[in-house]
Amino acid sequence: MRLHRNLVFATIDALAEIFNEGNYADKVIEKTLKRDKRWGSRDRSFIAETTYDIVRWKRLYAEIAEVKEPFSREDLFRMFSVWCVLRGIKLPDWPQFDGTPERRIKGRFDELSKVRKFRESVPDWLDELGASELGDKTWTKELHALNNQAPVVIRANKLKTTPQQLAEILKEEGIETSNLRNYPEALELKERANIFRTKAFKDGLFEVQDASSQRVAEFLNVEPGMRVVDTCAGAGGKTLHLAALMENKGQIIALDIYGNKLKELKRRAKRAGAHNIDTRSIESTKVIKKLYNTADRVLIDAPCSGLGVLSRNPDAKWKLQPEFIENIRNTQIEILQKYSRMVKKGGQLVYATCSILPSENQQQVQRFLKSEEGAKFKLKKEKNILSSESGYDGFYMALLEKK
Ligand SMILES: C[S@@+](CC[C@H](N)C(=O)[O-])C[C@H]1O[C@@H](n2cnc3c(N)ncnc32)[C@H](O)[C@@H]1O
Repeated sequence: MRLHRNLVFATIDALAEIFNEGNYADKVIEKTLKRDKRWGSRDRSFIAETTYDIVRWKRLYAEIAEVKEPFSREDLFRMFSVWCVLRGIKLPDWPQFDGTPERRIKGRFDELSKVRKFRESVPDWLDELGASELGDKTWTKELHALNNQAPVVIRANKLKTTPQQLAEILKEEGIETSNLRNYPEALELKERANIFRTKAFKDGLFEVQDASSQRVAEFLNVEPGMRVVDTCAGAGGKTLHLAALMENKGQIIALDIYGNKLKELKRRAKRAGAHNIDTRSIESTKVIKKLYNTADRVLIDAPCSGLGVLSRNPDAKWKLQPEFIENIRNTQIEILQKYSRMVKKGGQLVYATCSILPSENQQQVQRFLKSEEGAKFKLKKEKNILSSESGYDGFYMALLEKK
C-alpha cells in the first residue's frame, strides 16, 4: 500500500478533532469525507477505516508510541506510524516519519499484548467492570470480538421485496451479498461498499441493520392488525422492521423524547413504504398516560451503555464514563416501570438493549418483576447475544407477558 499525503493528513486532522475536541468519530469522518470531491471510494475508505482503527486502538498505540493526551500533531503522526508498522505498511520518506523506531514498536507491541487492557485497548475502569460482571473468561473473549470491524448487514424490506430479489438487484448494481442462515430477512455484504448510493436503497428496498438487532422485532411476536407501541423508537430501525412484520396492517405508535429523531423516522418510513406508523414526541407524561392498557405489544429498546456495539462504534470506549452507566441504569428501570403500563392484559412487552452487561439486562428485568407493577408480568423468555458467539452485535432481549 502506498500512502497518499492528502489522505494521511486528512486522517490526522480527523483524529485531532475526535481525540482533542471530543467530537463524535462518525460525524467527524462524515465531514472529513466531504473535504475533497475528487476522492474515490478507495480514498474514502482509507480515511474512514484508518481513523476508526486508530480510535479503536488509541490506548495501545499511545502506549507504544509513548505519547499522552492531549495529542499534538507530532504525537498523532507517531500513533499513525505505529498503525503502519504493525500492519507492515512501508513508511514513506516524509519528515514526519523520520527515525521511526520500527523494532522498538514491534517489541513494545509484543510486551503490551500480554496485558488485556492494553492488548484490547480499553480504559482501566471498563476492563474492571466488564470482568466483574461477565467473569474474566467471557469478558476476555467478548472484548476481543468487539474489537473486530463489524460486518455490514442489511435487512430486506419485505414490504417491497424479498432477500432473494434484493440480492439480485444489488448484484446488478455491483454489490455482492450472502444470505445469513437463521436470519430470514438479512443479507451480508461480501465487501464494504457505500450502499446508501444505490438505487435499491433510495427505493426503500432495504435498511442497514445488524443481524442481532434484527432479532428484536421478531422477539415481540407482532401480527398484522395489532396495536404496537415502540417506546424508544429513535430514528426507527426497529419500528420499520415491525411495520414490515405487520405487513403495514394495524397501528404502530413510535415514541421518543427527541422530536428530531422521529422526523428522521418519518423520512425513512416514507422511503420504506411503511404507512401504519404514527410518531409522537414525549413532551409530557400525558403522552404515555393516554396509552395505558391499550397496547397488544410494547417494545422498550432502552437507552443503554452501547457496549454490545463497540465494533461499529469504537469511540464509545473513550466517551463512556462510569457515572453515565450508573445513570442510564436508573433511566432503564424508570422506563420499564412507566412504559410497561401501556401493555393491556394478555399483551406482551419486549425489553431490549445493545449492552452485554447483566446489570443493564437480566438484573433490570428481575428488579422490575419484583416491583408492584412488574408483579403483573411473567417472564416468557430472554436471549443474551454475545458478539463472540454470534459474530454480530451484542444484544439482550426479554419477552414479558401481562397476566
Ligand atoms: C437504543 S436507542 C433506540 C434505537 C431505535 N429503537 C432503533 O432501533 O433505531 C434508545 C432511544 O431511547 C430514547 N430515549 C432516551 N430516554 C428516553 C425516555 N425517557 N423515553 C423514551 N425514549 C427515550 C433515545 O432518544 C434513543 O433514541
